[in-house]
Amino acid sequence: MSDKAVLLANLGSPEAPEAGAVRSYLNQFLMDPYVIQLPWPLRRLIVSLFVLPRRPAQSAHAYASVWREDGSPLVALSQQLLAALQPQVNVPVALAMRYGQPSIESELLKLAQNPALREVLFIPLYPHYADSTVTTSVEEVKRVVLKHKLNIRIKVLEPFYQHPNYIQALVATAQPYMADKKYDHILFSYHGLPESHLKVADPTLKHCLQVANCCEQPSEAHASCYRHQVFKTTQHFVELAGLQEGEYSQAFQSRLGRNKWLEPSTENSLRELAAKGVKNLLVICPAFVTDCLETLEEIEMQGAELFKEAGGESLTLIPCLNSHPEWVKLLVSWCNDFTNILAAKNL
Ligand SMILES: C=CC1=C(C)c2cc3[nH]c(cc4nc(cc5[nH]c(cc1n2)c(C)c5CCC(=O)O)C(CCC(=O)O)=C4C)c(C)c3C=C
Ligand SMILES: [Fe+2]
Ligand SMILES: [Fe+2]
Repeated sequence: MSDKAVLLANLGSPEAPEAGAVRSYLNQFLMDPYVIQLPWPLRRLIVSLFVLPRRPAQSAHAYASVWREDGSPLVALSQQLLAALQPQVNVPVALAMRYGQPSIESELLKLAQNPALREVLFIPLYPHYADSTVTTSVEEVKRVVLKHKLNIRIKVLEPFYQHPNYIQALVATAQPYMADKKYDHILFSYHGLPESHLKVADPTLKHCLQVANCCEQPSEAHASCYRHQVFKTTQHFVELAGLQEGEYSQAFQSRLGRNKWLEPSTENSLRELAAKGVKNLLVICPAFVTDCLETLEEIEMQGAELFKEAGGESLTLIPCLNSHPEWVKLLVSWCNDFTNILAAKNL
C-alpha cells in the first residue's frame, strides 16, 4: 500500500437544481469567512436578509438550465477528470468539493483508512490564488487533519497560473476554435473578486491597488494577488497563441453584492465590444478548470444573449480544460512525481 495519495478539490455545487438544495449550498458557501470577509454577525445578517430570500430560486433556475443526467456540470466533469487520471497515477487519487458533497472531510478520511498513508498532495483546482478558493480549501484540510488527529503530511500545490504546461493546455483547448477564423475578438473572462479581497491578501499591505499599475510592478504581493496572476495567464496565452494587440481583451464576471469588484465587468465588456463592431466573439474562462454554472449559464447562455442584444452576432464559449489530454497529462505528472514538485509547500 502506498504511503502517498492525492486529493483534488473543486468548489462544489448544490445537490439538486432546486431552491431548497441551492439555499443550503449558498448558506454554506457564503457563510464562509474567506468568501464574505466580514465578522460573523454582519455576514449572517447579509446572507439571511439579502441573499437567502431570493437568490436560491433564481440560482436554482440557472442550475436547472445546465443540469445533466449525472448531476451538476462542475461535479460530473470533475468526476470524469478523476476517472481519466486515476489509471495513469501510481497512488490513490480522490476528489472532494469545498462546499456540498463529496466533502474534503469524507474524502480525506477515506484516504486515511490506509494505515500506511503518510503524505497527501492537495491540489486545489484553481490556477490563481484567492482566499475565497485556495485558502478556504487549505484551511478546511487543516481543520480535518487536526480534528481527526491524522498523522499525515500535507503538501499543497501552488497556483499554476503561469505554468508552461497549463498555458499550453489552455491554448490547445482554444486552438480548434481559433483555427476557425470566423471570430474577430477573444475575451478572457475571469471570475471576479471584490477589490477588498486583494488588499486583505496583500502581505505588504501597501501594494495591491495602492501603487500605480500595481500588478505590473515587481512585488512580493504577486504571490497572493489574483489580479496579477490572471494578467500573467492572459499574457502567456497571448504570447503562445500569437495574438496581436486589439484582438483580445480581459474582464471579470460573476459579481455579487454592492461592493467594488475588479474591473472591467464582463457584462460591460460584452456591450462595448458589440458597440465597437465585434460580431463574432470567442470567450475563454481560464480561472475555471471545469465547466460550471458560471461558464455554461452565465457566459454561454446569458452572455450570448446580452452580446446579441447589443448588436453582436455570435458568442462562442471555449470549453474549460475539463479532461483535455494536455491537462490530464500535466495533472498526472504532478500526481506521480509529487515529492519532486518544486511549486508545492508543506502545511
Ligand atoms: C474560479 C474561482 C472562483 C473565485 C475566485 C470565486 C469567488 C467568489 N464567488 C462568489 C460567489 C459565488 N460563486 C458562485 C459559483 C461559482 N464560483 C466559482 C469559482 C470561483 N468563485 C465556481 C466554479 C462556481 C460554480 C459552481 C457550480 O456549481 O457550478 C456562486 C453560486 C451560484 C450563484 O448563485 O451565482 C456564488 C454565490 C463570491 C462572493 C466570491 C468572492 C468573494
Ligand atoms: Fe496586484
Ligand atoms: Fe464564485
